[in-house]
Amino acid sequence: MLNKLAKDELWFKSFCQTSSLLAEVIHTIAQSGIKIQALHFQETATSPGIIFFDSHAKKAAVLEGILEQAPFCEQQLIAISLDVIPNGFSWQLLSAGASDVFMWNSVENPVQVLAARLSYWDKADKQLQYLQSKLIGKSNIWQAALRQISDMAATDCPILILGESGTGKELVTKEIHHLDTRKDKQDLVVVDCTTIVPSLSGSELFGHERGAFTNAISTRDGAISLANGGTLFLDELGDLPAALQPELLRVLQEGTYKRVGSNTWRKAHFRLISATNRDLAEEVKIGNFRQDLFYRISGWVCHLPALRERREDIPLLVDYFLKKVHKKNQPVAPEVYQYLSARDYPGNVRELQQLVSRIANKHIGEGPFTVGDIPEADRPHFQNRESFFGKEELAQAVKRMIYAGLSLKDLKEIVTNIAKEVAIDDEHGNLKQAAQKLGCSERILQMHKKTDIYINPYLKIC
Ligand SMILES: Nc1ncnc2c1ncn2[C@@H]1O[C@H](COP(=O)(O)OP(=O)(O)OP(=O)(O)O)[C@@H](O)[C@H]1O
Repeated sequence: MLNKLAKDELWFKSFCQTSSLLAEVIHTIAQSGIKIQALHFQETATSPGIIFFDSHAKKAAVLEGILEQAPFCEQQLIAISLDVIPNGFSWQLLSAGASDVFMWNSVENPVQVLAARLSYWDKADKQLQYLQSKLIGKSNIWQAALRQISDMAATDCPILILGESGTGKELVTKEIHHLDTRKDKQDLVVVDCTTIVPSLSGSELFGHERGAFTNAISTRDGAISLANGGTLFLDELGDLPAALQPELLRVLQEGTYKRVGSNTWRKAHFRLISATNRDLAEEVKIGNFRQDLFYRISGWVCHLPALRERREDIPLLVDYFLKKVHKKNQPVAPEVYQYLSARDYPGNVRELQQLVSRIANKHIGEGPFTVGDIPEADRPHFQNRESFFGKEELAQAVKRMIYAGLSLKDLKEIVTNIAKEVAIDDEHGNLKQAAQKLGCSERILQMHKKTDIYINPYLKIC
């Protein structure tokens, strides 16, 4: 993001031919104290803005205007139509990057609508900055997840977090609980559903009375009671025993439950966050998970990407974890970053974190972290080059390109171009060093132009 959002400052770009109405609208906005300035031709936005259009505007031009500016104002661009919006056009505007679309005359107090969005974005921006300092990553896919996390934290809807093991589901939950602004907010209570023993009839969740089962020597509160007024995090919810699913549903619907061995209904209100690395929709289909419970827990569904989907974040995570262990900012040799960015992490961020700890523990003295700090067992095994390159991942990418209609020649060209771009990027534009890295002549890199891959959008890419 370029500039920080200035709450009461907006730019606008117009695609209107009926300028009298536009002038009136801008005047009304300005009267409410919001500064609004025209964005000139080829200028790039640095704060939130509005795109105005009317029925005379060419749809393609409006979309282009949004596409041009959206990357610079993140989610803070609103499209306002001065006439009726053509059927389906709102969706196109959203997918081009607008954060909202409305017709000026269709809302009762359009300036208030606008001001409410501006102040929400301002708050969301601050939250995003906070989240960025705790949930490390700058990739687009991670930033999109952070924006969703910030939005989710602002509501009290039940949240379902999906993601492979080690992608940060529990960490995200802690941050959502931290951002929760409920008055007198109570604790976050974590339950790992894989540890729930079916023979205890859900005592871990509901608590039990003395003598409810063998070893129940005293009355005990369960997680639901402890989470009252706070947040209940049900980790690995896909593993919740089938017999307890209706009881959990009841707590969520009615807010009431009974301790095991008791006939008294008790009340509990909490925010629910669940997580699983299973395909819960599939579990519903095959009858392992109740559909009604699934709908109840999934007010918001948030997918956390696997580390392989955001490899560009690995150097940042490495620095973050090294600093956590070493407390100092010691440099890291480029080969170490390169190796750590290329290898596979089935255990995702957790696995990277553990590997970085091993590197930090092996490190001697004050100098940079070098390849010698990588423990032997973690070094690349060049006899098995395919596994080092992540053969599965590569095969999937190639498969998608073949299905998208690319020929062998196209594939070679794409891989060659990516290799050139990676080497040039890694060497910060130094073509001589990049050429040395790739074992080719500098001239080949001089002739290289950034290429866009054209993939027929009508072909299904799975
Ligand atoms: N984006 C991140 N930034 C910093 N640390 C992270 C990030 N993602 C994960 N971690 C760290 O990685 C470790 C694993 O994260 P976490 O326990 O939240 O994953 P999980 O998805 O809940 O795993 P599991 O499904 O196995 O329970 C933790 O130590 C966490 O602090």
